Amino acid sequence: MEKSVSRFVESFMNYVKALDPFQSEFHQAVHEVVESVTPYLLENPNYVQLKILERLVEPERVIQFRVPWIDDQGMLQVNRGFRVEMNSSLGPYKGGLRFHPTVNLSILKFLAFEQTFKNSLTSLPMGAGKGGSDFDPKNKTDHEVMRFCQSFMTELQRHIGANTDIPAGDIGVGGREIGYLFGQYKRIRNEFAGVLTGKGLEWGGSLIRPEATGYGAVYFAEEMMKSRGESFSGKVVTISGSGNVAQYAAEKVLDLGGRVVTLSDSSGYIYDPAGVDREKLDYVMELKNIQRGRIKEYAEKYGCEYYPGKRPWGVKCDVALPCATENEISQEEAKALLINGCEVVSEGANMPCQPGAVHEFLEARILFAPGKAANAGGVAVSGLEMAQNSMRLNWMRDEVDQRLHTIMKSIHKMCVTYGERPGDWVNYVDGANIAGFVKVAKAMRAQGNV
Ligand SMILES: NC(=O)C1=CN([C@@H]2O[C@H](COP(=O)(O)OP(=O)(O)OC[C@H]3O[C@@H](n4cnc5c(N)ncnc54)[C@H](O)[C@@H]3O)[C@@H](O)[C@H]2O)C=CC1
Ligand SMILES: O=C(O)CCC(=O)C(=O)O
Repeated sequence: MEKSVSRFVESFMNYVKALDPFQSEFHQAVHEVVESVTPYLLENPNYVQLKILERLVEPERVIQFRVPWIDDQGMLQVNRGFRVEMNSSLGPYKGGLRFHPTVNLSILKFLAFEQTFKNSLTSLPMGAGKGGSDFDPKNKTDHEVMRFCQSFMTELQRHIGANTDIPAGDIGVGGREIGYLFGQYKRIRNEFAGVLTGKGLEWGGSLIRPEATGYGAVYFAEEMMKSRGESFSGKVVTISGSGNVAQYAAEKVLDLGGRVVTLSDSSGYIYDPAGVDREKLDYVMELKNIQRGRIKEYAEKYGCEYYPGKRPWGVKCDVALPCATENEISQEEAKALLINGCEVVSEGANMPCQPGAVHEFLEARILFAPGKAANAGGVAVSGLEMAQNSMRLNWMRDEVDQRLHTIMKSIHKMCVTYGERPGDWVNYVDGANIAGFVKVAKAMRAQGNV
C-alpha cells in the first residue's frame, strides 16, 4: 500500500509540475493534500476515474487584468490584478483578496486551492476563490489606496456578484480597502449587494468578522489542547505578524489566560517577556490599523527587545501561532521550537510552515493544526455575513461568536474523524485534507463532468 501511495503521489505531482513548472507554492499546497488523500482515493477508485484531483488543480477560471491608477504626484502607475475562481461545487466562489508585492499566480493558486478544502470544512455553502494584486499599500496615502481600489474594482466588478463570487480581505486588504472596493462596485452596478465580506458594521458587515480568523485559530488550538487535558491558562505563546489575524489571536489568548510574548512584522519581531497585555494590544491595534507604523515602535514605547530581520521561533514557548505569511517557519525553526518545549502549533496564516517544519511537528506528535482547519473561522464568519445580508438583518455579537465557536469545534471533530491514528494520536493534516476533500469530491461527482 505504502509503495502504491508514493507512486501515485509522485506521478500526480509530475503531472501538476509539467502543467505549470514555475508555481512552487502551488505545488507545495497540492503535494500536501495529495499525500493525505491518496489512500482514500485508492480505496475509492471511482474518484480516480472521474479525475477529481485533475479537476481540483485546474481553476474553473483565472482572470488577469491591468490596474492603472494615478499616484499623488500625478504619475500613472500600472499593477496587475487577478481573480482565481477555483471551485464552485459547494457554492459561489469565496475567498480573500491580497495586495502585496509578492502576489503572482502561484501564490494565488495555492491560496485558492487551500480555500477549496477550508470552505468545505466550514460546512457552509461556499466554493473557493482568491485574488489580489502586486500593489503594495505600504507607504501609500489613503488617496492612492482609494484610487487603486477603484481602478481594481472597475474591472473586477464584471466578474463577481453576491451569488457568483464574493471576495473579502487578506494580507494588505482590511476594512479600509473593502470600503473603497465596495463603494466602487455600488457606483458602477447601482446595487447595494452582499458582494464583499468584511464590510463595515454600518453598511452590511457582521460583528466578529474582524476577530474571526484569530479567535478561530485559538478556539481550534483550545480544542486540541482539551484532548490532552490542557488549556491556555498560564501558557507562554509566541505569535508572528501584527495584522488582523495576529491581533485577534492575541486578544483571545489573553481572554483565555495565556501570555503572548512576541509579535512581528516583515521587518522583525518584538520580545516582551512580561507579556502583551490588553493596554499594549490596544496600542498595537492603533499603531497597525490607524497609524500604519512598524512593530519596532512597540519596543521603543515599552522598553523591550526588538530583533530586526528575524522571526520569533527561537523564543521559548508552549504554543506557537504563526499569523503572518506563508513559509515563515523553516525545518530548522521547527526543530528549535520543539527543543524549546513547544507542544502546540496552530496556523493562523495560510501555509506558514514549510514542508520540513510540518514533518518535524508530525514526527514529534505535537498538536499541530494546519491552516485550512485552524484559520477557517475567518471565511466561516464571512459565510455568516453572507447569510445575514441575504436575510437583511444583523445578528448580535454573542450569537455570531457562538456560531463561530461551534463551527471551529465541528471542524476539529471532522479532523479527528479522518485523522485519528493508532497510539491515541490525531494527524490533523490528514484529517483536514481528507474531510475537506470528501465533501467536494461528492459534490463534483453529483454535478457531472464539469
Ligand atoms: N484576514 C483573514 O481573515 C484571513 C487571513 N489569513 C491568512 O493570515 C495571514 C495574515 O493575514 P492578515 O492578518 O489578514 O493580513 P494583514 O495584512 O492584516 O497582516 C499581515 C501581517 O503579516 C506580516 N507580514 C506580511 N508579509 C510578511 C513577510 N514576508 N514576513 C514577515 N511578516 C510578514 C505583516 O507585517 C503583518 O503583520 C495570511 O497568511 C493570510 O492569508 C487566513 C485566513 C483568513
Ligand atoms: O473571508 C473570506 O472570504 C476570505 C478568507 C480568506 O481569504 C482565507 O480564508 O484565507
